[in-house]
Amino acid sequence: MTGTRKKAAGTKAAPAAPRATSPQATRQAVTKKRASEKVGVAQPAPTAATLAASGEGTTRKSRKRVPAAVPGGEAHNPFRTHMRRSRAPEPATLVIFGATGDLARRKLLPAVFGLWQDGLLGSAFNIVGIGRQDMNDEQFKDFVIQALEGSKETDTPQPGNLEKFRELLYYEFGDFSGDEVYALIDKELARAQDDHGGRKNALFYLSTPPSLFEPISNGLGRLGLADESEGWRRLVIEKPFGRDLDSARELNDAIHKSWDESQVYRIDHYLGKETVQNLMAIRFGNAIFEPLWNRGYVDHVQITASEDLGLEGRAGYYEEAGVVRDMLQNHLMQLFALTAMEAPAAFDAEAIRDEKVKVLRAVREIPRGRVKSVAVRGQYGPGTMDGAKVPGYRQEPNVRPASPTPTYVAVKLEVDNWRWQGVPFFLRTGKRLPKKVTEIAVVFKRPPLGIFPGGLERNVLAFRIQPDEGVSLKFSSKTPGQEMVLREVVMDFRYDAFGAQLESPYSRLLLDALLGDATLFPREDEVDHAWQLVSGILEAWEGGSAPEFPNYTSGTWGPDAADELIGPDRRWRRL
Ligand SMILES: NC(=O)C1=CN([C@@H]2O[C@H](COP(=O)(O)OP(=O)(O)OC[C@H]3O[C@@H](n4cnc5c(N)ncnc54)[C@H](OP(=O)(O)O)[C@@H]3O)[C@@H](O)[C@H]2O)C=CC1
Ligand SMILES: O=C1O[C@H](COP(=O)(O)O)[C@@H](O)[C@H](O)[C@H]1O
Repeated sequence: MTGTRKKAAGTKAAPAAPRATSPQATRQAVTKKRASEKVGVAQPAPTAATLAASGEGTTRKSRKRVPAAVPGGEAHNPFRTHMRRSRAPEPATLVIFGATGDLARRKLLPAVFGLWQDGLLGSAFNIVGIGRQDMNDEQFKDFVIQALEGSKETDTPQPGNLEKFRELLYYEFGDFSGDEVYALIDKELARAQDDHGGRKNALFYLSTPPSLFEPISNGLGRLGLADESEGWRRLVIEKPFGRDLDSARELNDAIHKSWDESQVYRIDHYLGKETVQNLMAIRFGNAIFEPLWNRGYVDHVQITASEDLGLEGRAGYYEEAGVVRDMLQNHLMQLFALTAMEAPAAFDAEAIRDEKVKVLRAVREIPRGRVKSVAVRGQYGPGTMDGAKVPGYRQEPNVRPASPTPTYVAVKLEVDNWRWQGVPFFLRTGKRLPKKVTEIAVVFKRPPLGIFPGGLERNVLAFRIQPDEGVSLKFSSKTPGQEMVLREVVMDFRYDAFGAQLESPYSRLLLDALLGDATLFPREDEVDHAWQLVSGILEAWEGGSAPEFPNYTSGTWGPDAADELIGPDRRWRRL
């Protein structure tokens, strides 16, 4: 609620500091950090100690170990100082709509706290939670502290830091379709203005049900809060962005009535994952991969995002969405685009997003009539996982008894351009598969001639997005002995060689949005093309006959039809 408030510690008046470097320059500096390799037994992995001594490979979480990491205080690690200077955003207010929700509690608030505690949020920063519940500031502060204490994503607080963070928090509530709540937000920005060097910079984060995205965008626009004359204004929008092509276009049109595209940040948290960014680092920071990255050498590509979890009580959302909207249209399409795109001319938002759009446009369309030959759907039935019985999808709470909602999809994408002609990309994702693993595997062609006994295997370059983050190359080697017997071996680089915990994707993306760097946020036309690609699948599956579900047992790798989709000469990787 509005009223008299203590001035927040750590938000002392400070002039709006100009950014030391552009986001692009910052990113270039970050990507210049060299990766270490752990290659078989020939080359020992650098230890955390050697990496730290060389100043390489330090991430925000690893820097938690540096003593005296107090916001506003002097940092003791030179690398940390560099990171902080080059990435400090201007003073700003983060306004979170839906601040009492699950995402805010489990991910966003811990991410903001971690950034703040690491001194990465600049000289002045505060947070205004917006909700519909009647709470005052004190109650909201209690709520946030409890959320931080209850989330596994929260960095260990330095002594006294929870209390200091508490002082940055404020709360307003109201009806998102009226005007009053936006007027209160405007007051909050005005209240922070002095502390924020006279500026009223604001990042509006929409962490609400998607049905509220348009009313909130309109409300902010109506009250002039998208206007940048007194400070920058940015709108972060959670997923799903629309529920099909038409609704996504309508939402874009509605948002653009108040916001310029440059102010809009559509979140896809997969793009914030360290290892997804590493895909770009490896592709475009090394010379050895590019010559092989094409139809001359690559047989096919497999992109897998498997989850062992089931519905986790999200029937209300998932029954409406299904796996195509939940995972394929966004996360998997993004992984595909980053794998298949051409090298951008620069590591900046427009160059990267232009290339992603180009390759999405080159994917052969999947009209309704083609769906049967290029896509497979599935729904999990009851089964056993880790020795425990688990229910089928239709037995999950609040799921319709004969629900046709798919929880598994596999799709074959064909790219009609010079680089990828004839190289299929197989994408699959599903719930209640044997384990949680996300991987991009580039499977190379077999050698043209076999001169050794036994079959010839395909080499595989695999980007392990999560868990056990890293990159591996599988190839054949002679086994010791008199005979020329070959066996597959693996060269393995693992991120844990850096000795650092990986930062949450939400930390990365929040900081980028505060810095005005949209490189890792899908642009309007990307989202549009991704919807175009899945539209035929949705039409075929939602308009056609009822599927024969369930068609895979929990704890298995999906329906048999998926093996037929990739076969007969290829097999899904058993991960
Ligand atoms: N949770 C997750 O892991 C993920 C979520 N997302 C996306 O993030 C967004 C938020 O999800 P999540 O936090 O799970 O959702 P929740 O339902 O847990 O929270 C939604 C928030 O919006 C508020 N809210 C709901 N309806 C209204 C209304 N009519 N008027 C005003 N406020 C309202 C809720 O208030 P109240 O507390 O009073 O109910 C709550 O603060 C969604 O777009 C979701 O798709 C994306 C990826 C992962
Ligand atoms: O967006 C979503 O992603 C999660 C999977 O994310 P991950 O980072 O854990 O791989 C998925 O479980 C959820 O259904 C979906 O909404």
